[in-house]
Amino acid sequence: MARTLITGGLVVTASDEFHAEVLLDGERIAALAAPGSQDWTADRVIDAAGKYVIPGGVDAHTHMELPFGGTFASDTFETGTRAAAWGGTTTIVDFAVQPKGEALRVGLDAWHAKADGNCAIDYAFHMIMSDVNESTLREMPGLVEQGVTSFKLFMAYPGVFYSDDGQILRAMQQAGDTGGLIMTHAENGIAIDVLVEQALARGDTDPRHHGEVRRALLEAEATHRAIQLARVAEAPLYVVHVSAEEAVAELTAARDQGLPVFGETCPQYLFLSADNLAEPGFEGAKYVCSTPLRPKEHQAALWRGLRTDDLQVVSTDHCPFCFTGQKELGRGDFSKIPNGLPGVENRMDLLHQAVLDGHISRRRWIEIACAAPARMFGLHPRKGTIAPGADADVVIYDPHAVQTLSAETHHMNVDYSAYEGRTVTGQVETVLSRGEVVIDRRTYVGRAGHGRFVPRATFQYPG
Ligand SMILES: NC(=O)NCCC(=O)O
Ligand SMILES: [Zn+2]
Ligand SMILES: [Zn+2]
Repeated sequence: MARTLITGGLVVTASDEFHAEVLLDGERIAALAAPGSQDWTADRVIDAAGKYVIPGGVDAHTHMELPFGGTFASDTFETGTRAAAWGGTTTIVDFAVQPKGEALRVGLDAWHAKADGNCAIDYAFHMIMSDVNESTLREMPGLVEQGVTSFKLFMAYPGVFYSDDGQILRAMQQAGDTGGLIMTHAENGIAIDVLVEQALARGDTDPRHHGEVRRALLEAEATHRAIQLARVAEAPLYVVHVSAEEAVAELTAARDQGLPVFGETCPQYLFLSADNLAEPGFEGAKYVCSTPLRPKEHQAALWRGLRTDDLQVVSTDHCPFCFTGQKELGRGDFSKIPNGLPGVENRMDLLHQAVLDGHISRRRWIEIACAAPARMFGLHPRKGTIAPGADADVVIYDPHAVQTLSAETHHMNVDYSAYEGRTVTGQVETVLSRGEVVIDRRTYVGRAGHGRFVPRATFQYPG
């Protein structure tokens, strides 16, 4: 087994920062030691002087090849995991989709088939339940045993992925009994569909109306409802892609009562806003996702939530659709624009910029992007930290490199960047996944098929 020694860098984890040499033995981190204190030999030495040595990112929310609105998210597992590696992410948790009317197993098998042999980095799955019934409820414990330990339920998208309150409650009860974690897309989809219809009837068809009809109050209401249902079921709850200040307030109030309620936000809600949805012509379609981008004023509450631990995780909700041919499906009717933004490659860099901008500390960067998602989703202690015994998923990060984000240079399979022209300081230099170099000083040297399915443990967040 090859041994790799990383010297000269500043190791940054969620809990500590210290200069150390890091010894990797095969697929695992073997040891850390004070610089110069050991006589370690290795097959390869990586000089990280002046750089950070950080855990590989854990992106707990991606949608490779998601079917949506008559098309498919444009990144495959091959292109999407390669782009993730470029951005310093070494594990993704993607959402397998239950086809409506079929078994969960059918969806999970399909997702395994898409990912198997194609991934550059490790991957795991959540399960989207589009049809909660006696039979799918019975399947849940079997999935948990196979390492698919979280289930997403949609309070939005009636007729597609939507579950009603009774279905959500039953899934929460079942999850609570088996150690599964329920994740909710919290928006009142029934009310939103009424507002969509009214907007279109008025002739309000542009992308910006997508943001206007998906009212912040309807995100807050659904968040509140999901929390109460979880209380009744005595189950923990994780709310995905939180964007509204009022929804953060619901989570904060619940957590202040000591409830096991958790929340995630995404870079697009921290760095973009409803102003992007209102860009001239049809440009706003590039920014259509749900929950929607909010007016800028909401961002302060999201940053505060990340600092106070009322929000625990930043994931990307990476769900790319090309502008040409895909987002264009909604010209003249915003409700037909496929929902989702690209971002799996940009998350670690944008959050590093947030460190420089004073929103979060360096350790908090690693906590929300690596450690917390690993703990929340049963990947800890293998993923999300730099410690003996952990997987050798390590990023050498140059905190001084300046880069301009652009579709010209990114590696995601999508024809635009949501952050086009934005300059950030900090860039991934070298990436190792289970001890294998995947990015070598900004050259891709990985391979499709290196990445393995990681069965996850049940929910184990310490609170
Ligand atoms: N978020 C989004 O707009 N698309 C992906 C599906 C989802 O997460 O709801
Ligand atoms: Zn969602
Ligand atoms: Zn999503």
